[in-house]
Order: sequence, then structure tokens, then C-alpha cells
Amino acid sequence: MSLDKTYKLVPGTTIFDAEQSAKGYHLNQFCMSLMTAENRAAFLADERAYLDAWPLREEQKQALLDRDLNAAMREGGNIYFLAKWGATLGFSFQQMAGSMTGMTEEEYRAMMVGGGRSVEGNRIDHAVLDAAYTNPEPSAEHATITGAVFTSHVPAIGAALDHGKTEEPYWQPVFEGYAYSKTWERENVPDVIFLVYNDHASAFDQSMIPTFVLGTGASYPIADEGYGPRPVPGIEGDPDLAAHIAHSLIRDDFDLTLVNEMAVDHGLTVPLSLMFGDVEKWPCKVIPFHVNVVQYPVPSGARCFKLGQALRKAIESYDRPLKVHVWGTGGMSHQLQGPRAGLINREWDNAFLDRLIADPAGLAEVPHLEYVEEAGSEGIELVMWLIARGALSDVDGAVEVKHRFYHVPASNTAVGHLILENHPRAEAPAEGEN
Ligand SMILES: O=C(O)c1ccc(O)c(O)c1
Repeated sequence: MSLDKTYKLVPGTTIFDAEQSAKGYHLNQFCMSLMTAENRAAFLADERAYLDAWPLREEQKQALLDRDLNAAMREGGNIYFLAKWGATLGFSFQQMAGSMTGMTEEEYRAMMVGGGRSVEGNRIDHAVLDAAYTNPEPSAEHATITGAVFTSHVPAIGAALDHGKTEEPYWQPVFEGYAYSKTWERENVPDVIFLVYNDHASAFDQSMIPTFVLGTGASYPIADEGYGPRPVPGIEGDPDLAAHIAHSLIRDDFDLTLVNEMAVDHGLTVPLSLMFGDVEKWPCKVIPFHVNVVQYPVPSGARCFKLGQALRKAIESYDRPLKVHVWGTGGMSHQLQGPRAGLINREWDNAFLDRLIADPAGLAEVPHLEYVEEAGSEGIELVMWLIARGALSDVDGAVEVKHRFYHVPASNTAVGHLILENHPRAEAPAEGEN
């Protein structure tokens, strides 16, 4: 099933969607650079030289040099960004809009004074729209979620790996718990991991508190959390699949923040190290998905579970035969602050794992207060596991527990880990087939 992009059929109109945004990313960022007097002066002194300093395609530079806004829009420019360029050259919004219509400035102004352009004759060709609805292009192939991994993402685990301490008596039992996981992951390398984690005041500070962040970028550097960046490879993203997921989730009423550039911290890198070990390059692409669990209000378990269900629909409607893993990270019980620091609740953690496997919808109803009271203030990270669990196939398929592990302690936390394989039910053969 391909997504509804019928907005492309409105005549004389370019909708700025994720596809256009990817195409025009540097063009629009160039426009943003004109928000200082110093940069505007440099641009006006030598437009070509200033443009050449940006990674723009020649078509994009030429569109601006020709003052051709239609071409700039085709090349991914958005009018609110381009307005910064226009303002630098002394154009008003009316002059810019009029320049795209084939009218002179006077004609366009007169048309607006006369009541503006009529919608009559400017609607979608309904024959084309009807055809788009009645003959949706069936896709022979689609992406599949083949497994889910759930794991703690304690930074001290990353430090133990990076400093060769995995065989020390304190750490050996932790890494022993991931020995099978590394073999399983090697035998089941996906094309893409959709990795749910929380940023720990690394990419997002108090200037911005987005609830759900989908990484739509091509690559992500490793954050420096104070000890220097972890010595692990950078992350390659999948902008195309991420844009598809963004479109599908937002259409399903999940209000996401889309981020093209961000550094990723231990929340994302420690799970990758645990599952892939010490590698030169991660063997697959990763789409980072950050959930705010730092500043309240944080999303509920129920919201996360529903998001996971919508994520499954999004991934399965992507028309390429990719194998996708969905990972939920963070937890288990831990409290990093105040007189209750060090809180561990083995019974609650293990009941959480039991219910995550057998009763995820029921588990999703557990309120925040229970996480904080029973699993410690930072145990709230466990709501993120419900996103990955919601993406699996219980409705028309089955999940199989491949591995389960629990250990106390790693620094201040309990370590929990699960691997669930996803077995979607085979699609019913079409009539006439065996
Ligand atoms: O136990 C710890 O040391 C610790 C520190 C930071 C974290 O984000 C975390 O999950 C655990």
C-alpha cells in the first residue's frame, strides 16, 4: 500500500513534504544563513562565491542567480526559507509570489486588489484524482519487521567495553548475558534498525523538549557526553524509510519532531555495541527515535504502545523488501538521584518482562506513578520498550522468545534484555493459487 500523496495533484502547487525537504535541505539551510547582517553583506558582495561555499547542486545555485523561484521550489526550496534570500535582495513576499505566476508585478498586484485569483479553474483535475484513488498502485513488495530487541543502555557498559574490562569479575556476568545475542544478531542482521532510546541531555538541552523525535537524517555523529565521544563508528541513517515512517505516523495523528542533524549518545550506542560488539562499521542502517523521559510530562505507556502499532503499519507499507528490527532500550529499575538512589526491584522488573511478552496491551495501562514508585525515577525509561513491543505481530502472527536475561547490578541499574522474533502470518494465497 503506498501512502496518500494526492496533494501532489493540486495544480500550480508544490507541497513541502519530507521528499522536498530532503531535496532542498542545503538550499533552505543556505537561506537561513542570511539571518545575520554580516552574512547578507558577504552574499551581496559576491553571490556566486557565497553560493559556491554551500553543498548545493548547480541547478539550485542557478535558480537563485536567475531569480527563478519556481525552479528553486522544484529544487526543494520552501517559500518561508526563500523569503530570507528574497528579503536580502529587497523583494517583498508579494513580489516573490507574483514572480512565479508569469505575470508582471503590476498585473499581479492588480489581480490581488481585484479580489485575488479565483479557485475556479484552479482545482485538481477530478478525473486524475479519481484515477489515483481507484487504481492505487499495488506494491508487490514491502518491508517486514523480523525481530525486536529490548535492552538496558547503561553508559558504564559502554565504558567497560571501550576500556577492555569485559572479563573483569564485575562485568563478566553482564556480557555473558549478551553472548547468545551477538550470535543471533550476526545470523539475523537486518537492513535497518528502528532504535527507540532517550537522549540524556546530549542532543536536546532545555531550549527544546520534543516528546517524540524521528531521525530523518543521512548520518549521525557520536555525542561527546563529557568523556569524549565513545570510540564507535558513526551511524548511517535511512532518510527514505524515515520519511515514509514520518508520513505514515503523522497521518495517524502522532505528532513527531523530525530531526535531520543530531548527535546520538549512550542510549543508542550502548545497545549497538552489546549486540554487534566492536566493529569498524555498524552492519546496517539505524533510524534513531528519541522519546522524552527526562522532563515531565512524559508519554504514557499506552501512547507508546499505540505508537508501536502505528509504526508496524508504517514499516509494512514501505514498498521495498527490507528486513527491519525494532529495538526498545533503557531501564530496567534504577534511580540515579536523591536518597532513593540505587533502588532495584527484581520482582517488578521480572513481572514487567513476563507481561511484555504475554500481556503487552495490559502492561501498557500501567501508569507513570507505578514505574517511578516501583522501578525508580529513571525506571520510567521502560515505557519506551512498549513502542518496540507494539510493533510486533500478535494480531495476525506470533512472537517467539529467543532470549531473556536479567542481572543486578551494572553501575546503578538492573540490566534487562529480551529478544523476540516476529513471525507475521503468511499472507493468504490469492484465489486460484495453492
Ligand atoms: O547507572 C548508571 O550509571 C547510569 C547512568 C546514566 C544512565 O542514563 C543510566 O541509564 C544509568
